[in-house]
Amino acid sequence: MQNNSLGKQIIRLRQKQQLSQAKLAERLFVSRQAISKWENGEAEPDLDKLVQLSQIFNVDLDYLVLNHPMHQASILTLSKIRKKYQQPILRDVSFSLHNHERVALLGSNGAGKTTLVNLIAGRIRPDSGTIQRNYQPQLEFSLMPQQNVLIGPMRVQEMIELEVSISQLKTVDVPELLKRANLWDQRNQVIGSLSGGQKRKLMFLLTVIKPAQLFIFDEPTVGMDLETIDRFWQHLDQITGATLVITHDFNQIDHYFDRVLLLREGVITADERVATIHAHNQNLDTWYRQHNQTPEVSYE
Ligand SMILES: Nc1ncnc2c1ncn2[C@@H]1O[C@H](COP(=O)(O)OP(=O)(O)OP(=O)(O)O)[C@@H](O)[C@H]1O
Repeated sequence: MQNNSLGKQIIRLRQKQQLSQAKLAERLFVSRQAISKWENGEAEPDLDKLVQLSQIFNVDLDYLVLNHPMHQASILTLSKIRKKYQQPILRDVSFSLHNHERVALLGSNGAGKTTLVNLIAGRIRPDSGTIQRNYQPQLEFSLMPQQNVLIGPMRVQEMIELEVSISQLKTVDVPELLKRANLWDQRNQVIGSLSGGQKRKLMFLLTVIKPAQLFIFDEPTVGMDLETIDRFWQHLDQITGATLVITHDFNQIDHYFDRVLLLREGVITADERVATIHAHNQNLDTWYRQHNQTPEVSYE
């Protein structure tokens, strides 16, 4: 199952294009059962079908088969970032994010993940180093911070309508949005009286309400119940922008991310593709425990 990275890739790309198994089968002149077997890892497509799949999904063959990054432009590049408070937090952080990439940023409590996010968001400045943003920070960047940014005395629906009007989103159906987010019953409730999980749901909704090139989520699922967590990951799966997520939700992250970064002692000590981790019969939980405890583990 963990090795079935091609199957998972087919599922993800098929769902991204909103193609059913039957529709994809029709386009490839194969049976729906064949698609199902490829996706479950019980069989593999022939080379000509792989080529056709890469054409249908509009991705490089390398990306389809090996989950290798496409030759994408980087959307964000951090070079030699340093940040110190009473003591050094980030000592030398460098990495790039690419278009449409889904990256998990992992690290222990206090490792500096939120500090890094605040630097990317422009809320604080690095002591040295550069951040190159290849998107318009005001228009094409969306952050779900660890601490909710909500207006307590406002009602839920009013807050969403405010965001819709600030972002000039003309085609948003607010009632429909509230229903989908499971916040319809709370629409007239004052935000200050919502539960922690409901506030997090609202915060998530406000973060994804407008399209962006880069989304960052800082511990998005904290306080959510299991059903809401499932919905959260499903919803996130439909986002097309690049996403960087700080999370400790190890039950879900194997299915969602392309790449994982580990922040430890002020530097990125591991930067790995999830498919490579799975190819070594590991899941992200075991990979993280291993790499966050013993510094000398590598696949070389
Ligand atoms: N404004 C600040 N002033 C002083 N110290 C700070 C400030 N912001 C963060 N720190 C310190 O920097 C370190 C990293 O904090 P940060 O919130 O970035 O960690 P984190 O990896 O996000 O942790 P967690 O997983 O617990 O959220 C901590 O020791 C924290 O106390």
